[in-house]
Amino acid sequence: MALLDIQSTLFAVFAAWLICCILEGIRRLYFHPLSKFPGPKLAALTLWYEFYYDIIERGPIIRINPHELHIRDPASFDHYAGGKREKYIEKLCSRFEELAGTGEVVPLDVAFLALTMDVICAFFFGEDRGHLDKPDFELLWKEKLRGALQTAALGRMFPVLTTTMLRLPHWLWKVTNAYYVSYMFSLQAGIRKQVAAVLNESRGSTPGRTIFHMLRDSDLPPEEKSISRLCEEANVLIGAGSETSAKALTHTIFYLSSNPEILRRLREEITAVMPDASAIPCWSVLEQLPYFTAVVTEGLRLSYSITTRLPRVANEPLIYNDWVIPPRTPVSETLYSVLVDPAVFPEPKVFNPERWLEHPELSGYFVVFGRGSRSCVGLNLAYAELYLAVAALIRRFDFELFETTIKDIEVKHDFFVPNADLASKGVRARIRKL
Ligand code: HEM
Repeated sequence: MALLDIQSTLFAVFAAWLICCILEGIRRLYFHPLSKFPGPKLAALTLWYEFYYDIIERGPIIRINPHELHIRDPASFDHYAGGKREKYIEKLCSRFEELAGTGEVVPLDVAFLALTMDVICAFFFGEDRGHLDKPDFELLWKEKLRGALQTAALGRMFPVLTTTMLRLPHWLWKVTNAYYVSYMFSLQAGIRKQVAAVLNESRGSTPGRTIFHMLRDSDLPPEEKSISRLCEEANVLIGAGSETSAKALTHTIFYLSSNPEILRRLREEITAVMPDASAIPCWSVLEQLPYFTAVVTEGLRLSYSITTRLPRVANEPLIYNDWVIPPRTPVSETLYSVLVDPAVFPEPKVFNPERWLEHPELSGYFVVFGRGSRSCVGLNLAYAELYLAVAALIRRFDFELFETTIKDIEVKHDFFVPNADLASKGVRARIRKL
């Protein structure tokens, strides 16, 4: 009798749950504010659809999960989107000088990540991480960073995964991803100590030494200046500023080394303002060079920025063609799909700096750094690194690509940032001193 009671109670709970699911399904399909927008019915029904979305091409506007829209239309982008550098570039060049002519194959992508990582840490935290001093340019950091980004991409679908992982004891983390974790813990511990020391100093005592001094002395409310808040800020800067700039530099050098005529023309233009290869001109001089600017712009376009969808939420209704998007609806667009749209950039995968000189109106589609209130705050640093490093590198060296093809830079995976085929060995070259 008791068994029958349990069975019928379980059945009643299950039936109630099923009815709720069906009613919610009907609501999402027919009565939800987004029900009129196109998109697969499955996406309207369940968040699981979004999980598969990245391998499915549709557009220009679709409903990708019960609550969110995605637009694939470059023309609409604006609607919702609201002395240390030189030191490290010289350090990179002296490492390359040692390697030049030895026949050794150099992993350029790893070396460039070492450069941007050292620059970020020196620039913001006043700390030399010494990646450029490591014989292998700290290859493990690159590998483990990719692993972490891969996990983060999964964490976007399952936020509970991220929060749970962050609560795990340190020793358990170490078992799973030893190098990355111990590196991050030591970095974090150092930053935390530094932040605590800065916060304990009196306001204005040592102004502007690090980003933490600037934030401490700013008008931000106190809750924005807590130790944990400032440490999170440091994580964002490392994550946002190292991999992106390194990728842009890697792809630019790859394309220049694969296109001798473009390289010749660029070298000629740079040599006119940099007759002595050992003296890098100011960034303000380099950015005046029209062909160099076109090369940098095309290199940035073909390094694909960030591949993840970047949702925005507007408080007021948005108009998109004939559609009225309800307020507070997350609407996303992917920078990648704008940057390689053949209607905007004919032969989009071809490295063609000329396009920027012949069609200045293309700058309206240059969305590499995002747009609006959340666009990149580090774009000036990124530009400075690119101009100064490319000028120094191509005035001093030739890079003979080694077993490296377009497949080694083409996007195969979206790990928040673009990632090539996992089997790729990266961008490698033999270096020759000029
Ligand atoms: C070629 C290099 C870079 C590219 C392609 C790039 C791209 C981007 C993009 C597309 C966004 C917007 C993300 C969004 O819309 O949510 C962004 C945000 C951001 N970037 Fe960059 N970035 C680069 C370099 C840097 C550097 C060097 C720094 C270091 C200071 C940096 C720091 C940031 C930060 C802190 C944000 C977040 C801004 C916010 O949420 O308000 N980025 N970046």
